[in-house]
Amino acid sequence: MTIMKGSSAAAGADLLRVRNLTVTFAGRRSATWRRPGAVVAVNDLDLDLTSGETLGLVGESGSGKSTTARAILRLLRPSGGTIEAAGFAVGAFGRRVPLEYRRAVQAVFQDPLGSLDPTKVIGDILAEPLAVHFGLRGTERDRRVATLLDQVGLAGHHLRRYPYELSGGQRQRVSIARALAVEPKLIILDEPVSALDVSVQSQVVNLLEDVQERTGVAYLFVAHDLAVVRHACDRIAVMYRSRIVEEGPADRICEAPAHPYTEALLAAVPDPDPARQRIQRTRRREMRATAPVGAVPAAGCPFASRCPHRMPVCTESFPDWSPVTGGGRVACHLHSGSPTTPEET
Ligand SMILES: Nc1ncnc2c1ncn2[C@@H]1O[C@H](COP(=O)(O)OP(=O)(O)OP(=O)(O)O)[C@@H](O)[C@H]1O
Repeated sequence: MTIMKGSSAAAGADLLRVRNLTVTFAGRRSATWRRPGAVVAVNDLDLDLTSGETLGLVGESGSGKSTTARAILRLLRPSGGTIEAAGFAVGAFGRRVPLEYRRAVQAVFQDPLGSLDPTKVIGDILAEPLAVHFGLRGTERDRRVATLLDQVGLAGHHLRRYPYELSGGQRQRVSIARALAVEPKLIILDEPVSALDVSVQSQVVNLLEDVQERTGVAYLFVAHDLAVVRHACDRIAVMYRSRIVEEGPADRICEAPAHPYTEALLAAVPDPDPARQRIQRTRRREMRATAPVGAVPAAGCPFASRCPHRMPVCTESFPDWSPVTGGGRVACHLHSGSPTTPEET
C-alpha cells in the first residue's frame, strides 16, 4: 500500500472514517474541590477502518484510547471533528442514539463482570438483544441463543449460570456472544483480554479471529500491550498523550517501528534474545525515569520530553505525516522529508 503524505491510513475505508477528532474534558468544580484546567484527551485524530479488518489502537495508559472508543460509540460527545461509522454520521445524532447504530457498532469491554447484568443468567443476557433488535421470541430465540453460545465455544449448561459463576475467559466469551447477537458490522474491543491470564488471552484472541472469518465483522482493538495486538491486527495505530504518532501494517510497526515512542512500546514486549533483553531493560528504565507529568504540552510533539532523539523543533510544532517504507505513516520530525525507512534514523 502506498501512503501519500497527509493521506489517511486506509484510503477507501468503507466502515469507519474519523477525521480531526478532538475530545476535551472541562475542569470540574464541586463543593470541596476544583480540578484545574481542561484535559485534551484526544487531539486532531484520524482513523480509518475497512469492513472485515482489524485495527489496533495502542498506547500506554492515559493516551486517549478509551476516550476515542467512547466517542465512536457515542457514549460521549466530541469537542470537534467528524465520525462516520457503518453509514451513519455520528455527529448528527441527537440525545438518543438510533437503535440501528447501536446494532451496527457494538462494544466489548475489559471487565465483563461490570458489563454483564449480575441478576440475569447467561441465557437471558443473550436473549435480550435478540428480542430488542429482532423481536425474536420463544423457540426461535432459544435456538439462536444456543447457536451464539456454541459459536463462542461454551457448552449449553452455561445458559443457566450467572456471570459470577463463570471464569474471566468464559465471561468474555459471553460478552463477545452478546455483541455478535445483533450481527454488528464493527465491534470495538476495549482492552478485551487485559484482565485475563496469558493462556486465556490467546484463546480469546483466536476466538475473535474465528468469528471475524465467519462473519466478516471488523474490529477496533484497543490495548496498551503491543504484544497482544501484534498477532490480532492487520494494522496498528500508535497513540501517545492524545495524538496518533504512527500507523501502518502490524508487521511493519512491530519489526521496523519508525517513531521513537513505538520503539519504546516494543521495548516493553519481552524478547527471547538475552542481548536484546539487556537493551530493552535499559530502554524501559529510561522510559520510567522520564514518565510524563502534568498536562499534555500545548505545542510540539507530546513525546518530545521523553524522546532520546529530541531536536529543538520537536517542542515547537507537531510534525506533519511522513510515509514510511513498508507501509503506513509517522508523525515525527526525524522523518521529515519522505519517504524514509526507520533504519535511517
Ligand atoms: N470523564 C473524564 N473526565 C476528565 N478527564 C478524563 C475523563 N475520561 C478520561 N479523562 C482523561 O483523558 C485522558 C485519556 O484517558 P483515556 O481513558 O482515554 O486513556 P486510555 O489510553 O484509554 O488509558 P487507560 O487504558 O488507562 O484507560 C487521561 O488524561 C484521562 O485522565
